[in-house]
Amino acid sequence: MLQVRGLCCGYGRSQVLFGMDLDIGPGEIVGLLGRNGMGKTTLVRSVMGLIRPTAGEIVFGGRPIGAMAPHRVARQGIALVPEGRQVFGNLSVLEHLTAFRRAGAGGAQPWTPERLFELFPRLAERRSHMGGQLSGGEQQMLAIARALVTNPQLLILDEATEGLAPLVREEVWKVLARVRQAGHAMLVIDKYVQRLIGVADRHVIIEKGRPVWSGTSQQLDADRGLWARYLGL
Ligand SMILES: Nc1ncnc2c1ncn2[C@@H]1O[C@H](COP(=O)(O)OP(=O)(O)OP(=O)(O)O)[C@@H](O)[C@H]1O
Repeated sequence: MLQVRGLCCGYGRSQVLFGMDLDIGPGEIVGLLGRNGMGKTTLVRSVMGLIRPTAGEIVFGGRPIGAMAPHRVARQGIALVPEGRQVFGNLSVLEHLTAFRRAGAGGAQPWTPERLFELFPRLAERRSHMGGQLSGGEQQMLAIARALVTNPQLLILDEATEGLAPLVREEVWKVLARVRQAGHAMLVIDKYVQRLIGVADRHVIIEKGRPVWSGTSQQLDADRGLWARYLGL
């Protein structure tokens, strides 16, 4: 469904990705791993149309999206839960969900604000609260709900558990397991390798803007040498 081939991009004269490849099939969950600064967020930004690639291609559902504006990429069926959540301080929880609601491609049971309130009971309780009044964990749940209400085919999560208390982090992993059952493809960037192994089918490790390893959760779990070599764990 998503094919990234030979992708090069960066910021001004500083190149970050040097021929990145990535494939995600329908309903597949892929973990993207690598040390800080290796280019994970940059890859996500280029897929979302927020940075222009200088070479290579990005194809989603058979369509080249590498030159599309971010709103058009979103309309193709890709939703991002960005690093740092980026919820709107002056919109209520319900307003976030109604403003971003989109029908999606059909097929699967659509995510509606009401269905999302079942998935996130805490958000249901706070539906009239402004984004700025929520705790970090609640904002993270809202960022995930806001992405799901667009009914994407591919959901990308960039460090969704970062900076959260352990119990809240566990809630996020539980939500991802539920979302997985709903059949969305996902690209998940996260530092908690063991938990990522529990959710993802396959993993790609990136180093200095290139893929250096890819394999199944079982393979990653069994090879702690990889963790040490590429993840510093
Ligand atoms: N807006 C920017 N302008 C210039 N350089 C940037 C910008 N954003 C990121 N970089 C640089 O690009 C490189 C890759 O950053 P990126 O955020 O993609 O890494 P990452 O793998 O997601 O790591 P992290 O876990 O730290 O977010 C880093 O050297 C970073 O300093």
